[in-house]
Amino acid sequence: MSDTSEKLQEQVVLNLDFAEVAQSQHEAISSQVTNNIEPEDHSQKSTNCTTKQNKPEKNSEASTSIVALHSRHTSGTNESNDIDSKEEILEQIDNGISETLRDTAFLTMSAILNDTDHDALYNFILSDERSLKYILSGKVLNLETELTDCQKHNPYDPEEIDEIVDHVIIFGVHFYLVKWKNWSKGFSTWECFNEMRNLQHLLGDNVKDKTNDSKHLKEINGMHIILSRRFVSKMFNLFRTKDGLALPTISTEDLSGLFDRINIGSEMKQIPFKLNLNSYLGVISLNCFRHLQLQELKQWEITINVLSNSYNIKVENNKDLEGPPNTIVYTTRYIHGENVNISNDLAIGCKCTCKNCTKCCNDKIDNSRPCIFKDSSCPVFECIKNCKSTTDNYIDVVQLSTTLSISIYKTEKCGWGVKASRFIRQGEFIAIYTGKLITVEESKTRLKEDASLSEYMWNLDFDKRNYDYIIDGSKYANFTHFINHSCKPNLHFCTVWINYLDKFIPQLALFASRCIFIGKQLTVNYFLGSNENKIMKKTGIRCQCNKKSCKGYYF
Ligand SMILES: C[S@@+](CC[C@H](N)C(=O)[O-])C[C@H]1O[C@@H](n2cnc3c(N)ncnc32)[C@H](O)[C@@H]1O
Repeated sequence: MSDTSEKLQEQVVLNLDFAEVAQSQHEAISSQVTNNIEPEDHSQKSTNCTTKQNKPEKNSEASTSIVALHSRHTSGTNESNDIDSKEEILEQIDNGISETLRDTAFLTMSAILNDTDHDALYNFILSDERSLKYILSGKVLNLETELTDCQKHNPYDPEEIDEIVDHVIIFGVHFYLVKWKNWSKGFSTWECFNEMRNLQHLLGDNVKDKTNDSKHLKEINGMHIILSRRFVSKMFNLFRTKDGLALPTISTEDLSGLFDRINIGSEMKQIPFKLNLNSYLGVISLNCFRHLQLQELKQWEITINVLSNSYNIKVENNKDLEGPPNTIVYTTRYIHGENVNISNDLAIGCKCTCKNCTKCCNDKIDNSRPCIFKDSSCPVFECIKNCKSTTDNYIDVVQLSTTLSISIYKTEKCGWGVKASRFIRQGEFIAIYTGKLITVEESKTRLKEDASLSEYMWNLDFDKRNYDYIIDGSKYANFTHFINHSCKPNLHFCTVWINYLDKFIPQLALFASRCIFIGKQLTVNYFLGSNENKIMKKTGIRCQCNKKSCKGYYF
């Protein structure tokens, strides 16, 4: 997202924001689309104005990630002839677009399309002169959107803004990715400059300079598609099935038929056809984006499965168009940070070969507690390579490879989460929480820079008091990175010593604290301290675990 100008090169806008078209119209259109029936007149239903997708809503729809779709305009033959008129049209659009865009939250796709990736209909839009003209003429844009009083008087409180993380210009309109105080990065939202006008000191001088810089407009010459978050969300809700999504399909004949009709008859008569055309274009684009999204999700799924040995991990997003959460470096073991020196010596190992021994390796560490891995309060000592144990008394719950099937999926309100894809027994080992092994000092430095990292940091406190090291799972991590918080969790952590016999470096293993049925989300308690509700209410993050016993906030 950093090099905006490059991204906007060779792009024009196809604004498919028809959020103002009522849901009933989608339903009607969808059924017409799938059944190939002539569309009805829906003009009466299209008068609602675009609702402001305001600053969070932090708890719903997760993050409003804006990611740019780059696609090369492939019409070829008439591109050079069109340049002047396109620029004219773009100018016209730009005159009105800042008014329009400021009330719409946008979600655009992250993908660099090469020609072969387009589906036939998408290619049709790109190559068909009529569709292109229609799109370019900006008729899809609702330039007359009236702001409600509430929308007019809704300046952002600078105090709530933690950081402006990124900045893009779409048709001369500035969008800022805002990280909100006390909200993790996952809830950062894109906001329009108009809304942020009073906060120029936060936006920085270079951003102010760009605001009046009309040369950015000239860089737009291609196809840039923007789907409103609201539209995507509506479509996903409408067409979600038990196994995923079944978006409707549209044929080139449907589209041609509509193009044939949009300029026939009085202005009034043309309206319903234009509205339906908007919907069709939206659906076609959505199908194309969905196709790309599924490819990306699959690709990441394959990568992490290769790295995860015996785990069977699915990656699903049936909530929105976000691609895989591949910002982490997937690792199934600890990565050692700077100043963490670990001896690889495995000098000791238990000599005991008796059956049902409960001590074994326990004896070798200055600790006589028995090994009860179902109880979170007790540490587990597993046998190591040097142990003489036989298969009868070898303790290797965590080392034994598990055949767990889980899914990393987009949840309703908490971003990505993890759910069970098979029944999980109480006490079953789930996974090691992996990440970078850092010193306590290092963690303090990191937290000073970014307090939200605390959600990914776990102390290696084998007795809840003493610890020298922290596991930071924010960058290097396995699927446990995506496990969300619940006030009534179904997983608990357990410290397990395997090959590192340094008592300060146990493995943090997650076990099921009760039976977990297929489809249920796996959760832990991020905040183990109990009587700090008052502090949490002031500084904490609103909890969305939906449990009766929910404390309302965590951290
Ligand atoms: C360790 S991450 C978990 C993975 C995360 N959901 C994601 O999409 O990457 C913690 C973040 O998940 C979200 N989260 C986890 N549990 C939550 C809860 N109970 N209520 C609200 N948000 C939650 C918050 O955004 C939090 O900052």
